Amino acid sequence: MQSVGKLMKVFVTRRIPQEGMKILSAAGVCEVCLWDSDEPVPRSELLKGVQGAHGLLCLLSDKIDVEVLDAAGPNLKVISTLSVGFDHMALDEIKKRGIRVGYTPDVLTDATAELTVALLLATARRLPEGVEEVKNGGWSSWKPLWLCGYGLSGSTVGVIGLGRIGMAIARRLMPFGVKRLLYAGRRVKPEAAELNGEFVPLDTLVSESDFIVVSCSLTPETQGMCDKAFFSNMKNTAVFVNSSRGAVVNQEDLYEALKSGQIAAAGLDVTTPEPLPTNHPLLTLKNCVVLPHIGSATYSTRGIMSALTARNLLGGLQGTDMPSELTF
Ligand SMILES: O=CC(=O)O
Repeated sequence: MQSVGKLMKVFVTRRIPQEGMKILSAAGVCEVCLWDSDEPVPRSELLKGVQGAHGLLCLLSDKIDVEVLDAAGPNLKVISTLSVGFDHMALDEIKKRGIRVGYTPDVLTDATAELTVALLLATARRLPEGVEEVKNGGWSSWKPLWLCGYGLSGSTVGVIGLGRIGMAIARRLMPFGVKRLLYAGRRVKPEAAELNGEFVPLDTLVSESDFIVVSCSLTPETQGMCDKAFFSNMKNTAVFVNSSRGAVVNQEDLYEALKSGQIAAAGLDVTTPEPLPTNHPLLTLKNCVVLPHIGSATYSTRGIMSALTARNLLGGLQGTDMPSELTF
C-alpha cells in the first residue's frame, strides 16, 4: 500500500495533449516523469524511466515487453496506452504480474472511420496523383481518359473486421450508393443488419468486393493475412484499404499485386515498419497512397484520448474503476 503523502511515480513516454497532463497533475497522487519530446523515447531511456514506476502511460509505438516490465519492477500496477490497439504490449506477461491495462476504445471511432473513408476516396479517385499533376505541369487539358478511377456508387464493399471502427466506416460508406456490404471476421454481427451486411467467408469477400477495407485487430490469426493468395483472389479493378495495423499485410505481396496490375490501388494508413523508410518500394508506386498512421488525428479526438488515458491511469494507480479497462 502506498504510504500517505508519498506520491506514486508515473512514467509518460511522450508529450501528450495537455488535457491528460492536467488531469494527472490535478489528481495530486502521482509524480509525473515525462519523456519531454514529440519523438519516441529511446529504448534505453524507457528502461531507465520506468524503474520503480507505479504507472506507465505509453503509446502504440512503445513496445511493452518483458524487458520493460522487468525494468519497471514490482511497483507497476497499471499501464495506460493512448491507443485503441494493444498489440504492442505483451499481455500474457502483463497479466501474470497482475498489472491492469487501460486503452482508448470508442473515443477515436469517428475520427478513424472518417480518415479511412477519406483514404479510400483519395486512393480510388487518385487524388494524390491529381494534385501532383497540377503542381508539376502534367495538367495539359481536360482529357476524357485521364486520371480515371473507381466510384463507390453501385459497388460492393467488403469490410474485414466489422467491429466498432469497421461498422463506423461501413455506416459512412453506404450513403455513397454502395449496393452490397460484405463482412468477414470471427462471428456474425447483429448490428450489421441495419446496413443489410452479409457475413461471408473471407475468400468470398475478397473475390466479390470492389473495395476491401481492413479494420480488424492484429492477432496471430490476422498477421500476414493479406498475402499473395489474398491479392490474387481480388478483382483487377478492386481497391484495397488498410487502417488497422501494417502487419496484417504482407507488403512484398502487396507491392507485386500493385505493380503487376493484379489489383487497382491500395491506400494504407498503417505500414510495417512505421515510419516506412522513404526508399520503400511501395512509395515508388502511383497506385499506392500511404499515410503516416493518422487515423485518430483530429485535435479534439487526441485531446479526448489523452484525458481518457490519464483517467485510466489514475484508476489503476488508485485501485478504482478505470473508464476503459482492457479485459484480457
Ligand atoms: O492505431 C491507432 C490506435 O490503436 O489507437
